[in-house]
Amino acid sequence: MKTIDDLQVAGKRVFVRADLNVPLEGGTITDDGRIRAALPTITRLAEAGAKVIVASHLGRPKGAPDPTFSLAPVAKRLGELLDATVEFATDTVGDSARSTVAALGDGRVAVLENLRFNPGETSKDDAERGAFADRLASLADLYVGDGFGAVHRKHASVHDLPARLPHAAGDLIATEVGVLRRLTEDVERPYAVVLGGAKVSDKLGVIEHLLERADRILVGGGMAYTFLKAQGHEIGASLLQEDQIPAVQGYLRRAEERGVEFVLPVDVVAGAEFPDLGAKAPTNPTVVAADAIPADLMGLDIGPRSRELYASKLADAATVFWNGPMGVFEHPDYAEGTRAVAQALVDSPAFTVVGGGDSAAAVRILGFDEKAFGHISTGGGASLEYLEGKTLPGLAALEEA
Ligand SMILES: Nc1ncnc2c1ncn2[C@@H]1O[C@H](COP(=O)(O)OP(=O)(O)OP(=O)(O)O)[C@@H](O)[C@H]1O
Ligand SMILES: O=C(O)[C@H](O)COP(=O)(O)O
Repeated sequence: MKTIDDLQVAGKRVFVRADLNVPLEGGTITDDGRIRAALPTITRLAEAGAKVIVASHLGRPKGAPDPTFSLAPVAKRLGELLDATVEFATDTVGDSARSTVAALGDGRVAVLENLRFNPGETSKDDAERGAFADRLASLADLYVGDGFGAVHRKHASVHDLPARLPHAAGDLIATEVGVLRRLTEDVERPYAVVLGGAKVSDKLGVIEHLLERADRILVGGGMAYTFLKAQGHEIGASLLQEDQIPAVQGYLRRAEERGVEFVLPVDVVAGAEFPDLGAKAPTNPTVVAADAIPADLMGLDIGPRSRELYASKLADAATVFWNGPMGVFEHPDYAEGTRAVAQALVDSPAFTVVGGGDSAAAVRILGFDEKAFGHISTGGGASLEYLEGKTLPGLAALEEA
């Protein structure tokens, strides 16, 4: 894979595909980790005299402009972090983008509006994605792929655009791939993996692969309830991926055959409804046994006995990979499980990797020092798919000449 050092960027329009998909609450960025992670590449390009065009997705808008998902607050924050003026184009390939880029001086930075406001970005149709990539390509001379969190997406700006421009990997992608490689080759054992979060369907598949690699798999977050249900337990109104139950039963069987320890919650913190993450008004959380969640309650965090159990299973690990919060950490009533796992990683002498936009944000929002972890990855789904050994469209595209 080429790096920025292989490109002549001075005076050139360089399209940087970053992953600036940060958590927002009412238009306020609650964690700017992914913006800070993009700074080394942007700064290096600007200092080398490039006209830097930064593009990203934010959230999952439905292929049309939606002010809730505007990148405007991200552009503003990027300007503060760079301590420089950052231009903002109010569209991605339209008049605003074209005129913003045309007016951009050497060493200056512009941010385009959310790539996913255009249906071509995420289209499954090659021609539609290609047509959008053509329009993006007309804005730039060179392409730098640096959005590690999105490299598992076969999207126009990630997969099709690099084929249309001379390209290289940015510093973030180079760092992320270097660290994750350590988890795929000669892992120090015991190797424990902690999985949680809400993107259950994205993540269940990785377990198949992890059963061949890890010594212990600890499951929490929204994903845990599909496992509890697969074991025949009542899970009330908790998150459930019903169609995955047979697969999950298979994972549990295989784990037993292979001697991989599967750790599931023994108790959960449950609530009557999904909490209001805006007002964060107190709810009425109840601790219940994981095998008897009342029909009218949903599990929203792992309980106190599970926290102790998980910490004990992490204490003697030599390598830990953690993806996905243990509960709805954004609300104080359901944050303790995530805090306990983060603390267990901090206390452990193991090589610890935290992967995922939300997991990394959780660690910072809960007040942990990033330096207490071996590596905090900006990619959740991306790091999992990397560990699965899958071909990631965004990395494959950068590898091609
Ligand atoms: N029991 C639960 N029920 C519902 N949602 C949950 C539960 N536990 C955790 N979550 C939610 O999961 C979300 C994070 O999941 P996600 O899978 O997106 O994590 P990630 O891998 O760190 O991020 P990404 O894939 O975006 O990089 C949080 O917003 C949290 O509130
Ligand atoms: O948050 C993430 O995992 C990345 O930004 C990718 O977002 P997506 O899951 O909406 O494609």
